[in-house]
Amino acid sequence: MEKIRVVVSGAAGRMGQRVITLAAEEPDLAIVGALEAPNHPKLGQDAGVVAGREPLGVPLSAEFQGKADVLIDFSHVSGFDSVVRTCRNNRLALVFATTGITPEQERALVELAEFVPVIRSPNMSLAVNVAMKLCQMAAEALKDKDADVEIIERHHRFKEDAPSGTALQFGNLISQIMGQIVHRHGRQGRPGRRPHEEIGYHAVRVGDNPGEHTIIFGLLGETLEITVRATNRDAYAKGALAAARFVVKQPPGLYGMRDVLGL
Ligand SMILES: NC(=O)C1=CN([C@@H]2O[C@H](COP(=O)(O)OP(=O)(O)OC[C@H]3O[C@@H](n4cnc5c(N)ncnc54)[C@H](OP(=O)(O)O)[C@@H]3O)[C@@H](O)[C@H]2O)C=CC1
Ligand SMILES: O=C(O)C1=N[C@H](C(=O)O)C[C@H](O)C1
Repeated sequence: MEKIRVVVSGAAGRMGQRVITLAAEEPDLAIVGALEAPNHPKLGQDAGVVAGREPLGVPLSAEFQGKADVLIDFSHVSGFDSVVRTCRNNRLALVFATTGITPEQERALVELAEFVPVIRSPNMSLAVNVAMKLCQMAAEALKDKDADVEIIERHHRFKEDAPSGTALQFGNLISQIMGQIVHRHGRQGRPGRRPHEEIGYHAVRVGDNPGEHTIIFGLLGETLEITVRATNRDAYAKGALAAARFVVKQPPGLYGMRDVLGL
């Protein structure tokens, strides 16, 4: 069996370490590259050891050299150009999981997808993607019923972007159906009576929370809430490995986790 050759970007980070650890246990996957920021203090160290397991023989490096099939990126917006360049120059499929990118970077991913297959999703977890489908069902059923939509997300204190990419995707999917035109981030002072045509986002940052989203559909007299909660990061890492297996078989184009999960 030919193994799928995987490069992990953000390899020393919280997600990168879990992706490396879980991929190393899979017989059909081989880690062949581990990328980190050019100034990272652990450059040169073995990626397996950095992830807390036995050595893999793959040192952390700032640039990828060699042959590979797919790059899985859980890094940082500052590494975006380097990720795109690496995939384009080496013809690597891309699983792009980093959040907080700019609209210009979004467009760059669309352009990259003309050359290589790309999966872009702010959340690789099965439960989150099922929750997105449930929210779309709720939005369809409630679109003419005067429902207020608010999204609360909770994450660990180290998270840099807010609201989460996942919260924004929940909001976009819902507003495409219900038609809200304002995306309001928090409230303070005297914003006045809540207008119907907005979605509210509230980002909570606490301790080591690996990620939690609650989507509220508020009616007069009753409330529907859909909550999805990670208890650790492995659902994201497993989703990224499933995405890698899927994307290497696709022609160039932009795909989402729905394509991977058949939702
Ligand atoms: N789609 C999904 O399912 C999920 C997405 N995420 C997203 O993934 C990203 C990473 O999350 P997390 O692992 O918690 O973050 P971490 O900060 O723990 O890890 C990010 C890693 O990327 C490194 N890095 C920074 N700049 C570069 C660069 N230029 N090139 C390569 N690596 C770089 C960081 O190094 P340094 O420490 O030196 O900065 C760090 O080691 C975030 O955007 C997060 O929102 C997270 C979980 C799930
Ligand atoms: O930074 C995180 O941790 C996470 N980020 C993603 C996001 O911004 O949606 C996905 C997940 O919630 C964990």
